[in-house]
Amino acid sequence: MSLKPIVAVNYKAYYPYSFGEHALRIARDAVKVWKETGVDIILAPPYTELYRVLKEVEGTDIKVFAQHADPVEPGAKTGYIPLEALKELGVHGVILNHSEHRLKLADINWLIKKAKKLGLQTLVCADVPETGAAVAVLEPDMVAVEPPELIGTGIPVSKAKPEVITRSVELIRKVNKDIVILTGAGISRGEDVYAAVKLGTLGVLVASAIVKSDNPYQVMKDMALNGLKALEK
Ligand SMILES: O=C(CO)COP(=O)(O)O
Repeated sequence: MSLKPIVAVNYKAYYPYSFGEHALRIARDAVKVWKETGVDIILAPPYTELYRVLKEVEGTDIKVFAQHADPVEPGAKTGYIPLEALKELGVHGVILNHSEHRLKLADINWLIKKAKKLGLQTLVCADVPETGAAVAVLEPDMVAVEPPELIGTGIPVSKAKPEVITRSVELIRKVNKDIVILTGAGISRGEDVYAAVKLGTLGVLVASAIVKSDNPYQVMKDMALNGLKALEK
C-alpha cells in the first residue's frame, strides 16, 4: 500500500565491474539491501550477465532488466536481441533509449507495445524534460530523465540542475498521470536520492556510483534509506 522508492542500477559495460564475479557481488549486495529496507530494486546487468544475476536474486522482489532490446522480430537477425529472447530468459523488463544506446521514437513505440504484449516492463530514458514527456505519451511503465552532460561525472543532477527534475515532473504529469518518474545522472549518494524524491520523482537510475564502488552495499543501502526517508510524511 505504501509507496516505495526505487533504486535502479544500470551496470553499463564497465570492465571489470559490470561483469563476472563483480556483477554477482552487486546482485548479492542488492539482495541484502532489499531484505533490510524493502525498497524496490532494479538491476540491469549486461546481456552476458543476465542469467546469473537472475539466479542470484531468485526468491526476492528484485527485478532484472536488460539494458536494451533491438526493434526486430525474431528470425534471421544475427547478433540482435529481440524482446522475445529476453522474455524467454525470464527478465522482468528492459531499459530503452538510454543516451548511450538511443532508439528512434517509432522504434521506442513499437518496443513498448510489444513489451506490454509479452508482459515485460519498460523503463525509457530521455535526455531532457521535453523528450521525457514525449516518451511518456507512449505509456512505458517508467521514464528516467538523465542529462547526458552529467552522466558519469559524479555531479548529481539533483544538485547541479534540480530544475531539470521539476520541469520533467511538470511536463510528464501533463501527459501521463500514472507513470513512474526516475532521476538519473551523477547520482552518487543517499542525499542525492533524498533530493530526487523530494523534487517529485520516485527514485533513481544509477550507474557508476554503485557499479564502480568498492562497497556497492553501503552505497545502495544509503540510497535506499534516504529514499524511504524522503517518502515519509
Ligand atoms: O546513465 C546513467 C544511468 O543510466 C547514469 O550514470 P551515472 O550514475 O554513472 O552518472
